[in-house]
Amino acid sequence: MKIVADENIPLLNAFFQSIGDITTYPGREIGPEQVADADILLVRSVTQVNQTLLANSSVRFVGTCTIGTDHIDLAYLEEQGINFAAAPGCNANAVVEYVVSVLDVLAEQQGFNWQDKVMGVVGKGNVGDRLYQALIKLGVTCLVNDPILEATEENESCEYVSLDQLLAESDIVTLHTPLTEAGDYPTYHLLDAARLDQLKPNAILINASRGAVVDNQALMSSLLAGKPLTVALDVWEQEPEINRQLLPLITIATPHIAGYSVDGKIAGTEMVYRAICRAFGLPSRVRVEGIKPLPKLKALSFSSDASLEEVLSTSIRSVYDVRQDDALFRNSLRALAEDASTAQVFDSLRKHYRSRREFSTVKIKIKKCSGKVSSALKALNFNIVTV
Ligand SMILES: NC(=O)c1ccc[n+]([C@@H]2O[C@H](COP(=O)([O-])OP(=O)(O)OC[C@H]3O[C@@H](n4cnc5c(N)ncnc54)[C@H](O)[C@@H]3O)[C@@H](O)[C@H]2O)c1
Ligand SMILES: O=C(O)[C@H](O)[C@H](O)COP(=O)(O)O
Repeated sequence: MKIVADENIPLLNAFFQSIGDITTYPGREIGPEQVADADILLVRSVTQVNQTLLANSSVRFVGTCTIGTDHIDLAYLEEQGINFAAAPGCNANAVVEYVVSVLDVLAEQQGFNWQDKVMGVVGKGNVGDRLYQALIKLGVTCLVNDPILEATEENESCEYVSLDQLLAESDIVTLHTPLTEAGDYPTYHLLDAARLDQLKPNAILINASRGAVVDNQALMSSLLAGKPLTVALDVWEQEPEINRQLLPLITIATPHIAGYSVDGKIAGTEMVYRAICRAFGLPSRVRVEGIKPLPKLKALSFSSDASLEEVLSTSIRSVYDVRQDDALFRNSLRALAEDASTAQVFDSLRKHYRSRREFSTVKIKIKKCSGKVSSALKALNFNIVTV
């Protein structure tokens, strides 16, 4: 079989070489010519998969090693009988950790305790639900908006509120919806000028979903008009070409790397590999363990005199500190001429992203610490050892 794949999919050979011959391309350069005689197409989020790409191809299976599927014309694939698999939830932990790091950093910068704030979670799917569960365990007051789940869940897993109520009452609003333009609850420009106006003064807005869930032009106008808002954007409209004028108004700016843990990326490859094996009736023998030694993190240890805040903040930062990504992004863009395209920098930072691990991969030794400390660490998925 012939496999055409985005070169940024990790462990391509280890997983797929027994299935077929692999040819790789930069994701944005995969076009009709590249896929013409392919059986399997493996992409990440930057390749638009639709009729234009596939009409004259022999592709029978499309796999995206990502959570998001807004780059795929799912209706077209179904109509053509082309098999499809995504990787739901593969990097959800990493996004939760990005949000937690944003909270930790802003709390220090602005002098508040994020656990005392009211959090508004919009979209309670793989990412939103994991975030919600962690926050609830930490005792944080959460408002959740997800009209689709609210209408379909037999036993509601939380008390849902309208988006209007959530925006009016939350100190921190974090977006975790897919990008959709149709249906009863489309999310394209879900936060438009009017909705941005509904945010509380001094609210914090975090977007790690898809750029166009927030109207970036309206956000810029609102910030320029002096609306007191703190904004963390991981995703931008028109990526990789971002609005350079918006950047200085954003407190934490990153190039769509919230989900970029090495664990999450590999999980994405593995999920698609298993789906292909199922679809083609092949044995799925490859296991992540044993393929690649992942970078190990040193164990941390805390004793009874460490406060809850100190333990949490040190633990979070030792694994992931979003300021590193923010600084790299801003510095790389600063080196560009004012009117130069941001595409190359944006894509290059993502392509050469470091091997970031997840909270669960660090061992935290705690000695005579309070039950509160250990439950808070557990809520965030840290691996605790009591000594
Ligand atoms: N920044 C990153 O690196 C990164 C990484 C992973 C995922 N993502 C993005 O994060 C988003 C969430 O991912 P997920 O895995 O949780 O998706 P998911 O499909 O599991 O969950 C999305 C949830 O949003 C809800 N929803 C849909 N429309 C809504 C609306 N109008 N209002 C409120 N809720 C609505 C759905 O009912 C669902 O429960 C997606 O856009 C995904 O592409 C970004
Ligand atoms: O949808 C996802 O899984 C995430 O947004 C993911 O981080 C996208 O990464 P990319 O495919 O652009 O490398």
